[in-house]
Amino acid sequence: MRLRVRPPARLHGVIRVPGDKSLSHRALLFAALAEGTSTLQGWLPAADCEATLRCIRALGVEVERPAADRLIVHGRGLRGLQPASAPLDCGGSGTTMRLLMGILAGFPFPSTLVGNAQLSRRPMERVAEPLRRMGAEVRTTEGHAPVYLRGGTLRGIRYEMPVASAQVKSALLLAGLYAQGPTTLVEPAPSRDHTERLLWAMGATLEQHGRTITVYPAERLSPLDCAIPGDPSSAAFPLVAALLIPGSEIEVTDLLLNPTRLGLIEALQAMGAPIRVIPEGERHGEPVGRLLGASAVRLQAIEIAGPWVPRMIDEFPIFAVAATQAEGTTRVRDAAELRVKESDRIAALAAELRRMGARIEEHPDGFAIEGPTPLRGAVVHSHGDHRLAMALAVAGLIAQGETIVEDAECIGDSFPGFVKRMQALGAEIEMEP
Ligand SMILES: O=C(O)C1=C[C@@H](OP(=O)(O)O)[C@@H](O)[C@H](O)C1
Ligand SMILES: C=C(OP(=O)(O)O)C(=O)O
Repeated sequence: MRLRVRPPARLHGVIRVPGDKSLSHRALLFAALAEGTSTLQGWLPAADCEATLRCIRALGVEVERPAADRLIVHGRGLRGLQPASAPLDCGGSGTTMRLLMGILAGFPFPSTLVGNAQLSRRPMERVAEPLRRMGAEVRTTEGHAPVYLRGGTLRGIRYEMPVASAQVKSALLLAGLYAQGPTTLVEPAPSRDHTERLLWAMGATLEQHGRTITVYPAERLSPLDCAIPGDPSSAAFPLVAALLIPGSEIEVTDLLLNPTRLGLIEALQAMGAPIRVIPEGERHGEPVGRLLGASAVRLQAIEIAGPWVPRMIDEFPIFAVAATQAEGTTRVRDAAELRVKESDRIAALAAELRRMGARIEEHPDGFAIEGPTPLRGAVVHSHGDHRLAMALAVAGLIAQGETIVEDAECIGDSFPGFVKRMQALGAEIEMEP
């Protein structure tokens, strides 16, 4: 599938984006380990989360699905998973593979985790190595999937994490539930904290002091009855489009507003964007609310580095599009992690945005973009990366002439209904086979 994109007059309207991807993975995985029945509404029916659902069923968990975004999960308790009869297929989802590694480290049976070609290029030793220290048998394939794992009796460890990664942190916190004694992690910078909040809401014992988090062994988790708010990483695309298209004004309702996820919004506000965040309370320990965005008269370049990076880690493709329209040189540093996502997001962004006339320089750990630069329509490629495909579609909305985004089906990995929602706001985006 490819997208044909033309500049629209303006974007206008109110939308809700699909459920948060990080929360959808976690709510399902943790509900499977709870004692009793959990109900998940607003669950994200995207390819990445479908991979988690497939794996959880393969591990013996019964899940009813009265609607695409509604799951009833019959939890089997913390020790109740059964060995899968075939390798667990995590598709292209890093979150699925890494969080499952942490959970399966608590089980004495052998498991094999596999993924597609893209996921099989991504690093897995970052989870395997600390799990071995906890006492699990873990073998990777030269650092990658397939991963062969046999868990069992684990010991709590103290571990200084070399990278700020919520997936590594989550895997080790989950393994820590099965350990003898507490497990303490020290993060180099705060990453998204959904695992901590949700496990806490389900009755687990965790303590946090600054960048140090301790989890205690657990006997049971309580089931969940939750409505998952919209994904701020998906809202980022219509939001940036509205900023860049003159005369636009949009509202995104029922959105997750966890501060560890709002780095992009803070960056855009610092650049001069008229964005308003309207908190509306908490659900399951997570702040939720609305977002208002309108077109910006002028954006100023900024520098993003250090602890700011993990708080907007998935938003750099769309941030780069905004940066092409900002005055001055926008610089991103300390973001080498972008090279090990669905694509090498630094190299891919530079290659594709250049085709549209952007002035972007690639660095080992980030990039620099000079702006403002008028973009021109071009044929661009997603590199099989959903966030790149959507960022390029937004770039097409502000480019002169027509833009074709090739290989755009990957958008379904995180944001089913992206095109429909953008069209509802007035965007000229067509899907072609
Ligand atoms: O824990 C999560 O749900 C995620 C953590 C991040 O990955 P890392 O932990 O590898 O930074 C992020 O990029 C990914 O989209 C989702
Ligand atoms: C990196 C991402 O996801 P994952 O690591 O779960 O594949 C993403 O959604 O941008």
